[in-house]
Amino acid sequence: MKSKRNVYLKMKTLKQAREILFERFSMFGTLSNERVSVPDAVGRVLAEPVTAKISAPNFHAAAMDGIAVKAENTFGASEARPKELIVGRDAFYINTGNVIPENTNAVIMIEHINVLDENRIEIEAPAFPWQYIRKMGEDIVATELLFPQNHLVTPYCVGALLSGGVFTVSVRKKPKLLIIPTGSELVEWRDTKLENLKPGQVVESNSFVLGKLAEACGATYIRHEILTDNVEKIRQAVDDAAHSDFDIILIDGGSSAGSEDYSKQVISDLGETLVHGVTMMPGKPLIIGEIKNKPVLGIPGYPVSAIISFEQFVRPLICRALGQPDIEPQKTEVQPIRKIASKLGVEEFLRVKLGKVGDRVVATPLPRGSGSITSITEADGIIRIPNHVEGLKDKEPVFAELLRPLSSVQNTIVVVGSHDNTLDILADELKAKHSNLKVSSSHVGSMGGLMAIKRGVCHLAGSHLLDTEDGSYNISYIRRYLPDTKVKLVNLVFRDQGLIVSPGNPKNIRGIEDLGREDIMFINRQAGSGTRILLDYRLRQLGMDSGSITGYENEEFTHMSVAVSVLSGMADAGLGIYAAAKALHLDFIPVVTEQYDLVIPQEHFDSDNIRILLETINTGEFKKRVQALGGYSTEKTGTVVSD
Ligand SMILES: Nc1nc2c(c(=O)[nH]1)N[C@H]1C(S)=C(S)[C@@H](COP(=O)(O)OP(=O)(O)OC[C@H]3O[C@@H](n4cnc5c(N)ncnc54)[C@H](O)[C@@H]3O)O[C@H]1N2
Ligand code: MOO
Repeated sequence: MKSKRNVYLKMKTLKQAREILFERFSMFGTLSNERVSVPDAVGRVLAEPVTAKISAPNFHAAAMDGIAVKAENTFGASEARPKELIVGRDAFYINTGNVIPENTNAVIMIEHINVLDENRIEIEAPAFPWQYIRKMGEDIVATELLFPQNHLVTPYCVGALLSGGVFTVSVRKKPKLLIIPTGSELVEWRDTKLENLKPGQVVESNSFVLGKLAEACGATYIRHEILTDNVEKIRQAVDDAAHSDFDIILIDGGSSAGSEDYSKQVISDLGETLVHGVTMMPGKPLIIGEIKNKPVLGIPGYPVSAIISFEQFVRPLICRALGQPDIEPQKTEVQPIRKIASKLGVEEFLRVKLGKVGDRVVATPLPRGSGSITSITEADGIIRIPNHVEGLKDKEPVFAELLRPLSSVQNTIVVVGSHDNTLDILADELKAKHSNLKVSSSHVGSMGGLMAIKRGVCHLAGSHLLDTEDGSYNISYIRRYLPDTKVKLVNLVFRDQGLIVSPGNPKNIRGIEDLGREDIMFINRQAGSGTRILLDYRLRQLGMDSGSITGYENEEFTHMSVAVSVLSGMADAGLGIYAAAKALHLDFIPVVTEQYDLVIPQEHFDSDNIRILLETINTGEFKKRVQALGGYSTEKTGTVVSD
């Protein structure tokens, strides 16, 4: 039986929804405790205050290798009048950490004594009382408080606890989560043979992401097997979980308004739905419910929605249960590279790449779709655009929450411009030899790259802009669009551009001239991209009208997405690089060999990071890997084409 379509209850703001959740489940103190050994307590939270059972040191101990003496016996010793001491009577050989012999109260370092013979030594300076002795209780005094309750045990703490004679501690039990992935399209990665994966099937990943996030903040999780969109089965699983020892139940997927979205129905049937729908994006359809006094959350199925929902709702709940403060992300001021519109009335979590260009940190937005997991794996930070704001202005700094340390952001080479697969190889080669360096590239087409240089928001741009007058690349565009910016042009590669067609070229496409055929659906690149300029140039050369090409107005932003359009059958042909065709086992009809250069502003050219990048481009390893892609020539790679 299909469910009635869910209609969201009145949507709550993120703030309201969090308040509802935390008020209803003030779980603090309700978790039971368990006793664990001290080494096993690392990462756990103390349930009780811990006091030292013994002092440390537990006796007066020598702090240096040497001789133990009674300080008073050494007074008056000097270089001019050294003092002689009898071993075994006035002086006792001792090593660091040994118990101080009775009737001694100072240690003289071995290098400060003259050995006269087996029984006699000489000193040339007096010792003061308690010199080089670690007194009993100097570090820890028995009965003193080592750590209060709710203290998070770190590896350092293990040292203090064991030294203080504490070998086991009582810690808060880890909150136990059950994560139930739901969706008839989902398949288990363990049982999946990639060659058998059918269209419509999706490898289940969210439960592991959520589980690992839960573990990282001190909880433990059990993963339920995947449930198909069967309301009875989901209800049964949630009911069973509510009656067992789970502290928090997450139903993943099926949270929104589809005909097979059952999370809300199940929660309402078994308990109470407190919130359905939060004015945030990603994560809008989130459900907060209560069954048998337990929090049950309907987590939206899109991967980024699931992550943001976890971080905004589940993690704080776990932290509260453990008596820990919420994890507050570090923030830094950033400048968006362009205007970014956002929907009024929704708090958006915009994922951004960050890099320090000049004296500011620039933020490049990543794809905004909640289904794009790479929009969060690639992100260095998140800009939160509040409900009442319609978007970001390009010149106005805003704060970004950091997902990586600021030091990594500062060591990021920001590349904006045309897309080429060799940039990935460059990023990998750089990282292999310089682990602190990162390349962040955004693909906005060659013209977009030049504009980014003009606005000073990148370190370099990849460009392949053909001058249709004289056949040169990039130089005339730089003169025209960057008249006031001094740049260097360094060749990255020469590459084959051509028509990407289905395997076996079933439509027998021979070249650009065939694109006007009625039976051919074309997929174009966006205006301003070098590939688009190349196409328009060839069309003019051939006297063809772009209006005669079916699909001319359909645009993609990268070579790979053009290739994907052909692979999926949405298009019969698209202009792109050989490497993209090869990667997807498609056929390729060469059209032209073109020059792909790096445009580097002079102000960055001499920086250490760019120097390392240029050295990397010139290595044999880089060139070999580029050649292995096919369709590339590295003859001029790394040479300065124009100053
Ligand atoms: N008519 C409407 N449609 C949708 C709305 C809406 O308000 N009205 N909301 C959209 C938003 S926003 C989101 S977010 C999604 C979330 O919906 P569900 O929670 O019902 O998620 P599903 O439809 O089950 O899945 C969405 C998507 O994610 C994939 N998925 C699901 N679970 C997993 C998993 N465990 N591992 C990996 N991937 C998973 C699933 O295959 C789908 O592709 O709804 C919009 N629709
Ligand atoms: O909330 Mo959904 O997560 O916007 O895509």
